[in-house]
Amino acid sequence: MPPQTSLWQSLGRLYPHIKPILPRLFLGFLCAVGASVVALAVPQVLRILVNNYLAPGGAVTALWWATGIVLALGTLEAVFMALRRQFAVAPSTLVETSLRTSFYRHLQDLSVAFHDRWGSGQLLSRAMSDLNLIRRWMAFGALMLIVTALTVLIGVTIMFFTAWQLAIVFLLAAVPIIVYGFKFRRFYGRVSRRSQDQAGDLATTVEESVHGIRVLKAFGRSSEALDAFEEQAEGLRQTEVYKANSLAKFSLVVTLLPEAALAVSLVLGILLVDDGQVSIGALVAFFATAAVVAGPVESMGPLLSMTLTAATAIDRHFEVMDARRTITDPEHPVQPKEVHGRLSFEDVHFAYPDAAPDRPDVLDGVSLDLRAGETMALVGITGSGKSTLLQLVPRLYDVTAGSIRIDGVDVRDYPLTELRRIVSVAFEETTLFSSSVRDNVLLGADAASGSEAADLLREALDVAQAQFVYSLPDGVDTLIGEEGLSLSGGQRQRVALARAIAARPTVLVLDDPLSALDVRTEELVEHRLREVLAETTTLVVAHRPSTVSLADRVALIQDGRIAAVGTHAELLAQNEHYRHVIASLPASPQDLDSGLEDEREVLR
Ligand SMILES: Nc1ncnc2c1ncn2[C@@H]1O[C@H](COP(=O)(O)OP(=O)(O)OP(=O)(O)O)[C@@H](O)[C@H]1O
Repeated sequence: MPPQTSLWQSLGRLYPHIKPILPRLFLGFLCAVGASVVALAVPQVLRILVNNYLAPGGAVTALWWATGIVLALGTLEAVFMALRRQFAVAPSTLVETSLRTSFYRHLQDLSVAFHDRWGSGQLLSRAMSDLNLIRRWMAFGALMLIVTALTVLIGVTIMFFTAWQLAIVFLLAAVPIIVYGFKFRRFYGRVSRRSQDQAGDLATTVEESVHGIRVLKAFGRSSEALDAFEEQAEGLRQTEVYKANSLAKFSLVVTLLPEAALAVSLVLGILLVDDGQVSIGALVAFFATAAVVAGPVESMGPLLSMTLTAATAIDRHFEVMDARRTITDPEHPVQPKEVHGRLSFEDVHFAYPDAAPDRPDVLDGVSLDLRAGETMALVGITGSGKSTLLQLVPRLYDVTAGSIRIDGVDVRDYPLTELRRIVSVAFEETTLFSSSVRDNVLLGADAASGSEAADLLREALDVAQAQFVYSLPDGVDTLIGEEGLSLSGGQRQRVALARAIAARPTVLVLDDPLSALDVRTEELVEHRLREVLAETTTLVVAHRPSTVSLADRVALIQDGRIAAVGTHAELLAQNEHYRHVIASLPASPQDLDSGLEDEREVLR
C-alpha cells in the first residue's frame, strides 16, 4: 500500500480542478449557511413566543404573527436548500467529467510498460467509481462538512449566550469527541484505502474472466473461477463491514455524548430556572437550539467518513496521474521532408523494466539493416525476443541502449505522431474495437476522407483478403462488437492486417499476423502484399515456413542478437541453428522449399 498522505494534502490536490467552479460552489455554500442560520433562528422565535406571548394575558394576534414567521422561516430554509443543490451539483459534474477526460488522456499517453504493470480493473475503478466519489463529495460532502461545522459553532455560541452554564456541559462533552475524531480519521483513511483497492482488484478479476470466458468454459474452470472470486468478494465484504462498524462506533460516540450532555443540562437547567438564574424562555430556546445542533453533530460521522473516502479516491486518482510519461516527443524533433524507409538497428539493447537485474537483456546488441522497400523475415526460437524487437520500432517501448533509425534518424527524434504515421503494426493477438469494420480498418488513416478513404478501405480489405466483410449484415458498417469477438480468429487477423495496410506506412512491422489463416489465404495475402507494398519496408516475424516466403531476406535471432542474415536458401545451407529453428516450425524444411517454389510461381 502506498504511504498515506495527510488529509489536507490529498484534498488540496483537487484545488486547481475546483478553482473554476469555486464561485458557484461558494454560492452553494452561502445557501447552505443560509439554511442553517434560518434553522437556528426558529428557536429564537420560540423564545420570544414563550417569554412574551404565551405568558398568561398575551395577545392572540401576536401568536398568529409568530406562527407566520416560523412558517416563513421554514419555507426560506427549504428554498435555500434547493438553491444549494442547484449551485453545487451541476458544476461538480463538470469537474468530474474534466478529471475523467484528463485521466483517460493520460492513460493513452502512458507507455505500454505502465499498462503491463497495472491491472485493468484498478484503472477502471479509478476512472469510474473514484471520480464518482469525488464528485459526490464536492457537491455535497465538502459543503455540508463546512456548513455542519459552522452550524455547530454558531449553535454552541447561541447556546452560550442563552445559558452559558448549560453550554459548558456541552463543551465538556465535545472534548472526547474531538480526540476520538482524530484517531478515527487516521484509522478510517487506511481501511477506506484497503476497500477501494480491493474493489479495483475485484473489477480486474471480473474483467479478466469476462475476457477469458471461452477459456474458462472450455477448460471447465468456471466453478474454480467463481470460488476465487467469492474469496476476493468476501475479503472486500469484510473490509466494508469493518469500515461500517468503525463508523457506527464513531457515530455512537458522537450521538451518545451530546445526548448525555442534554440529560445533564436538563436537570441543571431546571435547577437554574428554579433559582431564577435562567428564564423559562431561555431554557426552551436552549433546548430547541440543542435540538437543531444535534442533527449536524450526528451527521459529522458520515460526513467525515465521506471526506476520508474522497481523500483516498483523490490519492488513487493522482497515483495514476503522477505516473510519468516515459515515451515522449523529442525536445528538438526532426521531420525529414521525405522518408524512404531504411530501417537500421544499431547495437540495440533492451530489458523489460520489471526484469530481474541479474537476467541478461532480452535484446543484447541487435544490429540489423533493412534497405528501403525490403521485406525481411525475423526467425528465432520462441521467447528469443522477436516481438520485443518489433515493438521498439514504433516506440511502444524505448531501447535501453543503442538506437533504431529510420533513414538514419533515431526513432526517438521523430515526433511521436509522425513516427506512428511512418510505422504501422499488426500483431498476432489482434485487438479490434467495438465499432464498425470501416472505423477499425481506417483507424490509422485518419487523414483520409471521402472517396480517398473509400478507396483505401477497399484496397486494404482486398489485400488482406478480408472481402468477407461485404457479406456481413451491414457490410463495412457492421458493428463488430467488443474486441471483434463476433468474428473468427482468421477474420479478426485479416481486419487487423487491413488496418495496418490502410495506414499506408513507410515501415510495416508484422508480428506473425497471418498465423490464423489457412495456407491458401496466406498465399493470396502475401501475393497482394508484395504488389501493394512494394515500396514499404517490412519486418515480419515468421512462425511458419510459408511466411518466410514473403521475405527478400531472413534474419535469425539467437540469444538476443542477430546471429545470421541471408536468403532462406543461404541460411539453410550455412547455419545449423537456422536449420534447427526451421525444423521446429510447423512444416519441415523440405516442405518449406517446395512451398517456397510454389509460392514463387504464384508471385511470378
Ligand atoms: N511485458 C513483458 N514484461 C516482461 N518480460 C516480457 C514481456 N514481454 C515479453 N517478455 C519476455 O521477453 C522475452 C522475449 O519475449 P518475446 O515475446 O519478444 O519473444 P518472441 O521471440 O516473440 O516469442 P514467440 O515466438 O513465442 O512469440 C521472453 O522471455 C518473455 O518472457
